Amino acid sequence: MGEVCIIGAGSSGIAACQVLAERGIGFDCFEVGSEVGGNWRYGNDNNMSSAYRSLHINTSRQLMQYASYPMAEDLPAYPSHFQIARYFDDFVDHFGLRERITFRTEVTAVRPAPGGGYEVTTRQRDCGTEHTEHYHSVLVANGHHWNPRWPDPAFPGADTFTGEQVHSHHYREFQPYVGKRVLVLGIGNSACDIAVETSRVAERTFLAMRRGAHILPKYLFGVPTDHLTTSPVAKGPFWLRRLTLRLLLAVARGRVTGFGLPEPDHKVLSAHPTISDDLLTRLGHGDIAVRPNIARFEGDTVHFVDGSSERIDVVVYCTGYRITFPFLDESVITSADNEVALFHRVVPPDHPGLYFLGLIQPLGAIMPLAEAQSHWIADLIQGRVRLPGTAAMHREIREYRAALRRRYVSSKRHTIQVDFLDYLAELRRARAVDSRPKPSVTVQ
Ligand SMILES: Cc1cc2nc3c(=O)[nH]c(=O)nc-3n(C[C@H](O)[C@H](O)[C@H](O)COP(=O)(O)OP(=O)(O)OC[C@H]3O[C@@H](n4cnc5c(N)ncnc54)[C@H](O)[C@@H]3O)c2cc1C
Repeated sequence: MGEVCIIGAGSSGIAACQVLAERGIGFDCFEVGSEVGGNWRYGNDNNMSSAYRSLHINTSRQLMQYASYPMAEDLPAYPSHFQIARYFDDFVDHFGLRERITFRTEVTAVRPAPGGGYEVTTRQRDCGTEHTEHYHSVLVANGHHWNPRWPDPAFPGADTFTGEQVHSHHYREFQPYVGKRVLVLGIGNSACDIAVETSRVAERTFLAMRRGAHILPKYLFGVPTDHLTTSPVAKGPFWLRRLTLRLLLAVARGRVTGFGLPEPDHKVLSAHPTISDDLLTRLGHGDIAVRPNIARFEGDTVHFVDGSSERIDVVVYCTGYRITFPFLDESVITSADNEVALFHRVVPPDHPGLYFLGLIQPLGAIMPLAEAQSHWIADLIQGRVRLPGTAAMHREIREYRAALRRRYVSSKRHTIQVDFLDYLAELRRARAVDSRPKPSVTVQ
């Protein structure tokens, strides 16, 4: 029986490879594409990357880098996807991991084995050879930004709209949008980037959203803004944290809310602002026109919920992604409503030996969190710490979900949200707590 199977060599999977290798834990890592880097490999031949040509990280490199392998000092604060993919190449080469990854090999099925562990079936892309192997543990790192989420149900009239409808997953370059009337739907990071880019070449760009949003500039006082939003100051005493965030948001106020839209989609100030200088500038200059949500389509026209309408050539749906595990049966794990029941966002309570990596949406970057998750998983595999009972794990999941509901409006976007520093601290605590049952002492 193999020790551990890692599914995917994106930034989460390679973080796990590095940690397990360092701990001397045997593993096989399968990657359906030909290279590492997953979403950050533009034009990845896994056909799963959502990267567009102009994509840069929106979390600063200082926040995104692995603790075990800092990014080069001469990289810009917000590197491009080309630079990030090169960083991942350097990472696997530095730690000698490349030859330990089996490329062009898809994991097609993971089934709990009768005597414990999991049967993992793989298929080699070139020759179609299938192989099944038994593993003690499986680490799922297949990413959650590749299966497009379309509005469900579709807007009335969408099926007869004469313009084009695309999802941001398929947006690559601005050329097809030159001279067009473009409607971008959504206010996440992709929506901001795509609206900014098309507004430079399109006849008009409209940005429609259900409710307002806080947009922060990338730099404040010469410092990458995410340092301020996740710095210990911003996580200090409540009054200091509130003051810091109020100051930050004051910089953007007025330009990001209003427009007749409902308030931003979170209930407290600290949650999920989007970072984009260009959007603020281009909104200010009137290059991008804000609209509320779509009400319906009619011919070549989009009607909005405030009664206004525009003739539109192409709608870009920046409506997010579905969490999907094609190789796992629904009876093992379900991601209905984009919710996955995971203790500390990693462990499904009822399936020992199965772990999920990077299945989080942080205010901050995923990579160092996936690295910290890998350390906790390695502790669990090596028996350095143990999990509490399943009832306690389910309770933690219920509490996490209740906290999300208190903080955000109900939305499929906020089902796996974490705060960068809080979550790092949570994982540190999980690693420190030994939940092993204490040996009972018998008094003679
Ligand atoms: C437009 C955009 C911008 C983003 N910007 C940021 C940012 O600035 N900062 C940030 O932290 N995050 C950002 N993200 C989130 C991004 O998803 C993560 O940074 C990162 O890609 C997560 O890495 P991952 O390894 O978990 O998933 P992925 O990068 O998606 O990697 C998953 C890997 O698993 C492989 N795989 C999948 N299924 C199988 C299978 N069955 N068998 C074998 N291999 C498989 C895939 O080929 C892929 O290589 C952004 C996402 C998008 C879409």
